[in-house]
Amino acid sequence: MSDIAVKKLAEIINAPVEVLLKQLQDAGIHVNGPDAWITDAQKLTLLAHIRQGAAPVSNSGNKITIKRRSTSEMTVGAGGQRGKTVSVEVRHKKNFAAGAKPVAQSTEHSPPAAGARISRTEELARQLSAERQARESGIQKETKRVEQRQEVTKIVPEEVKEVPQPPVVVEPTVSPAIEEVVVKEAEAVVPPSAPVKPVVVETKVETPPPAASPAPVATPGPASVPEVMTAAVTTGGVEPDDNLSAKEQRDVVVAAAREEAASALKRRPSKIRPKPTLAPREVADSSEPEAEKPVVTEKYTDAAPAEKTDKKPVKNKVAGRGGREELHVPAGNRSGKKKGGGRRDTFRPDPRQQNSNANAKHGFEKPTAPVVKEIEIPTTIVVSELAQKLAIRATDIIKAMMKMGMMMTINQAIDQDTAILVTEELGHKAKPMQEMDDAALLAAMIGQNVNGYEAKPRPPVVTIMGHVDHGKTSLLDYIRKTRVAAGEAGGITQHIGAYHVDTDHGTVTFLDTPGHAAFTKMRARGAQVTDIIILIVAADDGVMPQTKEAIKHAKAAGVPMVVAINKIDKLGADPDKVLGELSQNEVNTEAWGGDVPVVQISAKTGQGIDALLETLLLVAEVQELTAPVDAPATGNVIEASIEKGRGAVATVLVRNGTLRRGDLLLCGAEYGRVRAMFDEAGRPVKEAGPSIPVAVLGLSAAPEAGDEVIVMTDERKAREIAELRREKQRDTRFAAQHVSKSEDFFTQVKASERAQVNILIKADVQGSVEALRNELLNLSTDEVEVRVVTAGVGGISASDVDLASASRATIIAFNVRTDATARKTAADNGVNIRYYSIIYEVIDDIKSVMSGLLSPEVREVFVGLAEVREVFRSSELGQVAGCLVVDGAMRRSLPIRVLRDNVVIFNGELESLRRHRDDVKEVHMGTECGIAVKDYNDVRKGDNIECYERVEVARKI
Ligand SMILES: Nc1nc2c(ncn2[C@@H]2O[C@H](COP(=O)(O)OP(=O)(O)OP(=O)(O)O)[C@@H](O)[C@H]2O)c(=O)[nH]1
Repeated sequence: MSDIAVKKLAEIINAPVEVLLKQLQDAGIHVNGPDAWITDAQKLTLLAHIRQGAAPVSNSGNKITIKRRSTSEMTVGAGGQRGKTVSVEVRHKKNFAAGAKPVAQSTEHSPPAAGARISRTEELARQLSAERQARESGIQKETKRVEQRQEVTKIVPEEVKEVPQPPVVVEPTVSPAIEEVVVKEAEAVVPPSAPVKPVVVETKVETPPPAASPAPVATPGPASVPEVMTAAVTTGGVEPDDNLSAKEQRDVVVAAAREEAASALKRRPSKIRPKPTLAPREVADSSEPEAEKPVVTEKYTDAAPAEKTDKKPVKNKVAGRGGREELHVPAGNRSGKKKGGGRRDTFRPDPRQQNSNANAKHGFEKPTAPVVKEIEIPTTIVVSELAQKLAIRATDIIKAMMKMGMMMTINQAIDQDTAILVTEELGHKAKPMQEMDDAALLAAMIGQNVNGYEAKPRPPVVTIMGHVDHGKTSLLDYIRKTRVAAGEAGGITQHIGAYHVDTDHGTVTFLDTPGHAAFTKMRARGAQVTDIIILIVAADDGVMPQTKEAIKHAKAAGVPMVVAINKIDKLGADPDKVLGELSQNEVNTEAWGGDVPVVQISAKTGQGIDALLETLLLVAEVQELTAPVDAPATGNVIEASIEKGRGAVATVLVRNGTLRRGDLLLCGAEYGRVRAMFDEAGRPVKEAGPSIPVAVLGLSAAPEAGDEVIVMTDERKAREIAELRREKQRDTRFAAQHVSKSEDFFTQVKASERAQVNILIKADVQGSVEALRNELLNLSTDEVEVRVVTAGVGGISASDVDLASASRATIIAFNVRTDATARKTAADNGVNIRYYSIIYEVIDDIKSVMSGLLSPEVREVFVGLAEVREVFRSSELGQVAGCLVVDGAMRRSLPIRVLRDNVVIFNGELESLRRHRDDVKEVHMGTECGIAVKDYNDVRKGDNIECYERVEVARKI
């Protein structure tokens, strides 16, 4: 040390010179002024003086601040949760008036003096002790609350919890009497800018005021909330920023906590799931819009509601059990019904809320009137499907069908007609479904086939129609110059034949249709493909039933007619009469002023045939018949059969385009490539143009007469369509069988007594098969039923015989024969095979078979009548009537009736017939006799006794 000027010393210690001078003076060092020098010894004296109790020199000169800071650690935790170590830093400041007593103690203590320093120090110690107690109490409270919050914030994942926690700074509110003054030395010890400043979450702690608390003094300082003690709780990953305000820092912490909580929810959904029972309460209790509430570690506070309201945007508070506030997930994730676990990203309304809404008004209204449904019905439909369409129970449909005499089950298919009937019976409306099926597809394809090709004139297709034996075949025969009629079995055409005839006047194609009623169906088909109809009427016979039918067909088809009055060569020919009858049947002939041409011909002599052909071509000309020639062919099947060695043979009438060998044909449900073609004379041909009939070989099976024919290019498509059609046919057949079987059930009682004639039909062509089947089925009566087991084209095979044997059927072989094996099988099994060439004979034979099965008719034949004249009593016979035979004879063996006033009062038999005490067998008219009636004792005078006989009479069908 060395001497130094007072001024310089004041500069060094940063104190006013005047103060230093005064201190020196107090220390007993006398100096002359600021420029005076003081020695090192004087300096020591001054220091000793200061150490003895004098306050250090301060700028204010009247205040002393004691500041202390202590840091401690405590572990908090609740329940089974792992404890958490929290650093607690306590900062303590105490202000004293320098050189004077503290404000609070001013009344108790004397002004500061060197002698009073000890008592002042003791006072300070007491104050510090009280404040420590208050502080510790505050810390305890705070610890408790942290524990409570730990419970509430259980959903915060452990990872979050385990993040090192910054110290919790508990800054107790000091007594207002103590004023904080920061001295330079203290600031040097506790710099304001600590390297890591804890982020503070405000928590209000009510600090009890010290007992000796003096009058409050406004507390200055940076805390914006004066009475709030701050406790810092930091979350991992959040770096405090000194530049942020406390509120901003709080927001950062809140946001971080929310993110952590949300990610924790995703990671551990089962653990963070709120208790389901809380959900309704949450919804009910919360007045805040939950959808906007983010995840946040909630702040436990006793602050006023107004403060809560201010913090809404960052809080999601819902009262939990015991009024505790709980951590919440956003409304979208917080349905309160997370029984299935997992997270839910979308909002699901509380079902109870939905229910409550739904309960406001239920959706069902009782219909005021019966609902009439309008449905479309396909070709076949299963009962259950129909019920579904009508929205009724299947049992209702079954019941309705039972009432209609059909018994069905839920899984059975019914045909379209039946389904429509049932639907209408049930009060609904039904119409056949317009199916966009193969037909529509084909129609479109046919259109494509024809379009774009040049149409050229084509020959007319002529159908000859008329009554039986009116000369159709003879006419065709004459035109073709061949004797077809002579070769025909029984003189009746059995199937449709198509013939293409070149005449001097041009080419004409004839369809020869049979005249028998059994072929109506085929004739109708013929009318559909024909351009002109020749209505042939025998001049000697006139208009007959089939003539009328032909007229109907022609009119229905809209096909022009040409009337040919045949057999004009015959003696009884009366063409005028025929014209009159035609007029009556709405055929307005030219001869009678109409537009229908009439030609009188003789198929026998050829008279008028040329005129007929001329007329036909004239009519065709008027019609301007054209067709594309180069297009792929379309047409119709006229007839089809299966021939030995040739397979399926179909007579096809080409209507458009040209049919060639090798073409892929689709005929109804059959398809195949044209292997070979033949004309009507059996000559092979390579192609056939419009209106030309050809016999086609190569189909998979015999199609149905009338089937549409189309040439296809895609074999796969042809096969698909064919299969589709077959399926449809099967369904229809199956449905029809079910209905008929069900009908059988209801007539079973009758049917048990009803005889059956089982028949298996085999014929040469499909047309004959159909005709036979229809005719024979129509023979069925109430007592004898004709059942066609099966019907088909071709010869009789062993399998046919087996089937007939199994079903106890008679085989009708129409224009077909039996092979050797089948013959042997038939002989072995006793199967009856009958061969026919004429349909009438088949029908007659079956009728006689049916008649044989009929039980004979029992008729009552009158034998005699006796009049009762007297009534006697006999000990031996009881009552005996004395009678006179007035008519016929009375015979003892025959039954009798007792009549009174012509009313039968007893039916029985005779016990005895006597004549003069003798038993006789018979008593004739005009003879008296005694009659005892068996088991009857009430015969009176005036009654009549009639004797009759029961006779069995064989019946015929
Ligand atoms: N006199 C005479 N007889 C005829 C004439 N046309 C046909 N007949 C005879 O009448 C009979 C029946 O002739 P069809 O040609 O078989 O008669 P259809 O109409 O073909 O008979 P179905 O094939 O049974 O429908 C035959 O015996 C013919 O000889 C004719 O113009 N004059």
